[in-house]
Amino acid sequence: MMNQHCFFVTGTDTDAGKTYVSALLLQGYAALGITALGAKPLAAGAEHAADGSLQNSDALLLQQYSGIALPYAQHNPVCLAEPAAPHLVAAAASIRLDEPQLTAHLQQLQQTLAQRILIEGAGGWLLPLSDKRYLADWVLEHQLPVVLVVGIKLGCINHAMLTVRELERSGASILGWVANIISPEMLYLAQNIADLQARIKAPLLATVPHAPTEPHQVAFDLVQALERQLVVR
Ligand SMILES: Nc1ncnc2c1ncn2[C@@H]1O[C@H](COP(=O)(O)OP(=O)(O)OP(=O)(O)O)[C@@H](O)[C@H]1O
Ligand SMILES: C[C@H](N)[C@H](N)CCCCCC(=O)O
Ligand SMILES: [Mg+2]
Repeated sequence: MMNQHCFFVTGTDTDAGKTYVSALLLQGYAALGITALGAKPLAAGAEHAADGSLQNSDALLLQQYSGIALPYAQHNPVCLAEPAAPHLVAAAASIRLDEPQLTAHLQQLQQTLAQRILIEGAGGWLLPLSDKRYLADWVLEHQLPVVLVVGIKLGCINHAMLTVRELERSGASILGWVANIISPEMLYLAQNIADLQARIKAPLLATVPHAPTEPHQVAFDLVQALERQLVVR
């Protein structure tokens, strides 16, 4: 399909704000009139829906803000009940996290009319799938460019630089990073963000305030910045 772009949203850690920022991006795309689809291929932490199937709250949010209505399983094909490291939850249930299943799911999304496909990771960049494989390996194999959400809190400089170094070392394409303020009381908040901006070569797409008073404006600015990066590719 013409002009379809697919990208992966990773974070400096679990709870960095990948889903929060992804929801803003999907809202921004809706405002721009661009059909965008959000998915979380692998989720851990889920509740039973009315029909007895497991549903993860991140995936439900991505489904809610997607510009195309798809069945839940298209937004989240692999859903594990316990909110823990997915490979460990899978091992406890004697199941294997199946990369071909993730790939088949991605290919299905690419067959839709979505102009933008946002794939949210789980945890941070080096999220294990097995003893040998990480979700990052799958992302690299599929050459998905990456948006890094940095959860701005004390300790985030180390987390961000470790992640950026590994993204660069592995040859990932970094569209940009988002400063997501999860700890608004942090001392030297603005200086932390400026410091990261000086250290990270990839562009700062946007700073997302904590509980922004103007979420639509934040979403709009964020998506415009991301679009500027996507069109130069
Ligand atoms: N900018 C923000 N303002 C207010 N709340 C936020 C912000 N960013 C994140 N949060 C809240 O912090 C919590 C963690 O964020 P989120 O669920 O987006 O993290 P995540 O990186 O997607 O985590 P996971 O690894 O579980 O997918 C959520 O309750 C979310 O609503
Ligand atoms: C349950 C949680 N919210 C995430 N979905 C999974 C986080 C896994 C972290 C694994 C790790 O890096 O230690
Ligand atoms: Mg999430």
